[in-house]
Amino acid sequence: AALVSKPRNRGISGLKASSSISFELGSSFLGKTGSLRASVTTRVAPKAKSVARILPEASYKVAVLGAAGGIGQPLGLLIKMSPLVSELRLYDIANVKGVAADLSHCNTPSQVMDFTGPAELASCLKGVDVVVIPAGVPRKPGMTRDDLFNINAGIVKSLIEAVADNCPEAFIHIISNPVNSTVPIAAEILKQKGVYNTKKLFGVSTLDVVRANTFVAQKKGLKLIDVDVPVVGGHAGITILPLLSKTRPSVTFTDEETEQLTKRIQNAGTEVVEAKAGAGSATLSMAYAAARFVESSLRALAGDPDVYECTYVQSELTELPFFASRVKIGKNGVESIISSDLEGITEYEANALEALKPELKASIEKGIEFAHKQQGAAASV
Ligand SMILES: NC(=O)C1=CN([C@@H]2O[C@H](COP(=O)(O)OP(=O)(O)OC[C@H]3O[C@@H](n4cnc5c(N)ncnc54)[C@H](O)[C@@H]3O)[C@@H](O)[C@H]2O)C=CC1
Ligand SMILES: O=C([O-])CC(=O)C(=O)O
Repeated sequence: AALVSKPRNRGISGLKASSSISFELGSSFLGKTGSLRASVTTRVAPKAKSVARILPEASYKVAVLGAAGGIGQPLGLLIKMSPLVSELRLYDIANVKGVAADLSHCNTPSQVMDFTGPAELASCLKGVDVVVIPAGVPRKPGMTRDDLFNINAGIVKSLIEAVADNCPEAFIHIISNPVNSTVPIAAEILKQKGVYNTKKLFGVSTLDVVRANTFVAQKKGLKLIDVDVPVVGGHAGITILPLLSKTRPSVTFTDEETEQLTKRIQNAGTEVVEAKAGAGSATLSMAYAAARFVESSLRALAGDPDVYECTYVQSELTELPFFASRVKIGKNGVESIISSDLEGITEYEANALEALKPELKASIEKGIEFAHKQQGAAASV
């Protein structure tokens, strides 16, 4: 367990003994990042000598594609704060130089590099450990995530082609919507390139868990840091299924509470889209959630044996080829998919699970069909 708690408890405050910054990455800063253990909340003042022996060096390279956007900028900042990162590579089609110059002045260990436009994409990706993709257009009020398909499918396709060519071994985190379709698109492109590793392609559904934890803690008066609600299925409307009966610590809900919380979690993205009234969708909470998922991935790469996150991955948990659930993440990506969350669920959850399948299946098929059509079109040129 040496590696489990130390990086979380050190966080940014451990970077420099004299630093007055007191917040931390890991358990108390980014929430309890997917640990199955009951409590990881002890705040340990960094003891320079003993910590230095145990901690992994800041040695991971992380690329953010879409880094000048609403999510990309705060996400870059949060990743810049990670003590595990040596290089932060920022890529966008425009405006990334300023973001990189700005972030590069933070006195944290990672070096910030900027890359603009397709001609610089390969250099951005060579040798990276984790690629995070928030590139694409966000929703406006009245739109569904699927309404973004026509633009974002092509963006994800072209970025994944570059990932396949330049860093096929990297963990790939897909944020661009509609995630239910963009992840299957990415899988098909990686297959076409002969480099698909099912264990390293992740749809980022962490925000659903972050929201579920927040809303449940508020409703039940629980300490936020302790609450962990698995959210399964997909990342759009009714395909987002919080398993409230599996909340830790164990807590009971009335039927009315279950209905109200489930709807709020499913509708939370739209809640933000409407509040922003045309200025985009969730960016700050999304950056927070994505940073948590990056941090979990880096801890897994560093050998932490206790990393669990909900994520949308290729899965055999149900008859659908992709499904979000809790997974154990290790050095090589997904180590196992946790099936116990779907065992002994309530009738409400079982019905909701059946109800989400047709929509999720259609979104997956739409993504696969898009990738096949593109391949067909390329072959006929
Ligand atoms: N998975 C999730 O839980 C969530 C997903 N999203 C999705 O994330 C995506 C991004 O959202 P925002 O950052 O708010 O949008 P934004 O419009 O603020 O930023 C998107 C960035 O992507 C860049 N971009 C566009 N085409 C690109 C390309 N080919 N290569 C590299 N960069 C490119 C743009 O220049 C822009 O800087 C949207 O699709 C949104 O729906 C948003 C919130 C939550
Ligand atoms: O709602 C949106 O369009 C963005 C998103 O995926 C979320 O906030 O969950």
